[in-house]
Amino acid sequence: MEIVIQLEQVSYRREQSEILKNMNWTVKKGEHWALLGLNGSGKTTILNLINGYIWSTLGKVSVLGELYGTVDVREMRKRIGWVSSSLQEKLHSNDKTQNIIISGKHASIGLYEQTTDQEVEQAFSLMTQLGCGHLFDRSYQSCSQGEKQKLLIARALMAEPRILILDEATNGLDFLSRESLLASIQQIAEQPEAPTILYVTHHIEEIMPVFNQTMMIRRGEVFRQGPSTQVLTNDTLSSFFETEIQVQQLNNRAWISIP
Ligand SMILES: Nc1ncnc2c1ncn2[C@@H]1O[C@H](COP(=O)(O)OP(=O)(O)OP(=O)(O)O)[C@@H](O)[C@H]1O
Repeated sequence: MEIVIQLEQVSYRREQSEILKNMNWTVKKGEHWALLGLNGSGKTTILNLINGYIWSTLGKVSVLGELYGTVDVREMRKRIGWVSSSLQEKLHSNDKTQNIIISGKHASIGLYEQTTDQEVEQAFSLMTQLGCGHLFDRSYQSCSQGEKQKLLIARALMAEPRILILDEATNGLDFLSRESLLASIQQIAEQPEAPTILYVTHHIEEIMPVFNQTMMIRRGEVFRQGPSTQVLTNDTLSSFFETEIQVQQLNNRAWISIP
């Protein structure tokens, strides 16, 4: 079984505080993971370790079979797509939607190279796949928040990454836009050549059926990890949130409430 990400006894300390504590995590090919944790629990720190923006204080981090510390992390980053809300602000808003997507191939902000017909076709095909083909040739700034998120996912996919990180992808979306985006993510993940997806969220109902594994992080530690159906239960979620939680399964998703 091919291992995509491995964290072995990883700790990360800054000043006096231990931000991640003895974390063990293995992501295998064919799995898609949801990362669940309250604000400040350590999710972004884990993503920064995987992208090689920070180094663990203790333990080993391997990504796509490469042990960090022995590889060029800039090369690794080309194989990892990371979609976060901070990216949205950095892009040039006057650019055409397809150029925003094609710029993902060069990992650049703005497009400085001549695009080929093949790249334009690929961008259009990704837009269609994400249900936003009608946005072709529009300016990025004229698109809604939900549409922009789909374009950013298409942009990340343009580089054909092996790992796709979706970091709070539904922030600021209304109910319908959110459901539309989640359906697109589910479709992408179902494709045989899909990258391994890490889906970071605060919202349990966003854990689509394709996210077959869930890691719950609390105060810098793995609280529980494993198959989503085994982890997203009344008992586990109640002790995770330290309050009584009731889970209802609807369309293969877990919806929670406080009884
Ligand atoms: N460089 C640093 N120096 C000191 N503390 C840090 C540093 N980086 C992160 N932290 C702290 O580590 C904890 C985990 O932060 P992190 O950003 O990983 O959380 P998160 O789970 O992504 O939170 P959120 O959901 O709010 O984005 C926080 O308390 C944060 O303040």
